[in-house]
Amino acid sequence: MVSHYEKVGGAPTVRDVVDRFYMLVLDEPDLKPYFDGIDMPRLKRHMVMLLCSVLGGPEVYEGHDLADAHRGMGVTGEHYEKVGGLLVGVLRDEYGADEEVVQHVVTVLGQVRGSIVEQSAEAAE
Ligand code: HEM
Repeated sequence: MVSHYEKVGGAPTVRDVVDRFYMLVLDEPDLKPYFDGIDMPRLKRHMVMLLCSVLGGPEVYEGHDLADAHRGMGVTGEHYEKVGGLLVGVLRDEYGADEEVVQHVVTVLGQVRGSIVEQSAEAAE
């Protein structure tokens, strides 16, 4: 069976997707401040490993636990949706990932949301 990872073109494609994704994220004035002073090459490296493993590639994610990595940032639900939308948009619209791959990524984004978002309508209750 061909994995999602193989379907999209493996690590070289994932690296390009992640580069493009952060380019778009940093182009958004409301998202950019979160990344001030952040070691972007390291962040990209970790995101590449994570996305590769999510897609079924052999890479092992060696970054921090997502909740630890985002703790204290006050990421809002709105910003989370926006960042997730940029990632999905790059995969689907710029790299032609098929709908099965896109849906898998959307599912995982739904699963990790609770670890990353700190300011949501739910959290304010
Ligand atoms: C959409 C789902 C997201 C995923 C899968 C994700 C994934 C990651 C990963 C893998 C890291 C690296 C952790 C490490 O280096 O140990 C990271 C760090 C980071 N993320 Fe996210 N992230 C997401 C959403 C967001 C959002 C919405 C924001 C802010 C708007 C954000 C801001 C950051 C920042 C600033 C860092 C750097 C933390 C540091 O190096 O201290 N992330 N994220």
